[in-house]
Amino acid sequence: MSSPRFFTDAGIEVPAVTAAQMREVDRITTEETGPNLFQMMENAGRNLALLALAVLGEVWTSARIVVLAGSGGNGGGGICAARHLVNRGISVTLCIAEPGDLDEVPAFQRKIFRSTSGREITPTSLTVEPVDLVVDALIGYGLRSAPRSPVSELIRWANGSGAPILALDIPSGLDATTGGTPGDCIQPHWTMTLALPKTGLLPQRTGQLFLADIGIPEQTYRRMGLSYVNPFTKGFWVPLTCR
Ligand SMILES: NC(=O)C1=CN([C@@H]2O[C@H](COP(=O)(O)OP(=O)(O)OC[C@H]3O[C@@H](n4cnc5c(N)ncnc54)[C@H](O)[C@@H]3O)[C@@H](O)[C@H]2O)[C@H](O)CC1
Ligand SMILES: [K+]
Repeated sequence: MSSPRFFTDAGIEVPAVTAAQMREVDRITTEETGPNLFQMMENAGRNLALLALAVLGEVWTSARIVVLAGSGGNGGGGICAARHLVNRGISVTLCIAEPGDLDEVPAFQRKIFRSTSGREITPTSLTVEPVDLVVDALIGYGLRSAPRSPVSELIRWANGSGAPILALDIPSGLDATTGGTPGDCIQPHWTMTLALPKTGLLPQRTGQLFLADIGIPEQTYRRMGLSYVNPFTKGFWVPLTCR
């Protein structure tokens, strides 16, 4: 099957990349051009918080949001978004799947979150949590196989919660390169993918798809040999349609 192609409302085609290519983009930015991982994760989290507010609409002030976070870069973006939402007086409950395994940058995001009034709960006490919006920041393009416990249980909880799901970068459980689902997979209403769309973001898997800017300079994409035309206008994300 040919790879999906992604376009903005203005008709600009944004090149789709595999997980390996995205990892190379990450390497070039963090090792050569910048921004660093802290900066990109903060940009990802702020965009995610803003999009959560946008999809909630006028009920945002009374919304109860549950953020599900993994231990990697995806989780870090979710923890960052949780802080920005708490800083707007919203009821946010953060649930980190495996808090003891947090990588360095997500752990820093958690450190900052702990200085807010936001709540953090363990996966076991999630069952009775009232929720109006679930933010899925469990796994991004780093999926290695069928999601295992406790992440698999959190995916099932989210899908069964009755609340709409906003997925960060890749719906957790979806293979970012092939679009395959080796096991449990988040069923989002919306997906906000970061920097470039991935070849596995099939429309039947993503819900409404948005592309968020995390501050990567054009030079990085040129070094990848990608034909990149700036897709962003005055905002920091754009809707993408798949053809
Ligand atoms: N330039 C960018 O695109 C940026 C993207 N960001 C975000 O970072 C992730 C990629 O981060 P990484 O740490 O490489 O991987 P993930 O967070 O996607 O996943 C790793 C995480 O998931 C766990 N895991 C993997 N497979 C399984 C499984 N089968 N079952 C359970 N758990 C699994 C693994 O243990 C790790 O904990 C990208 O998607 C973006 O969201 C950066 O924030 C900024 C730059
Ligand atoms: K995710």
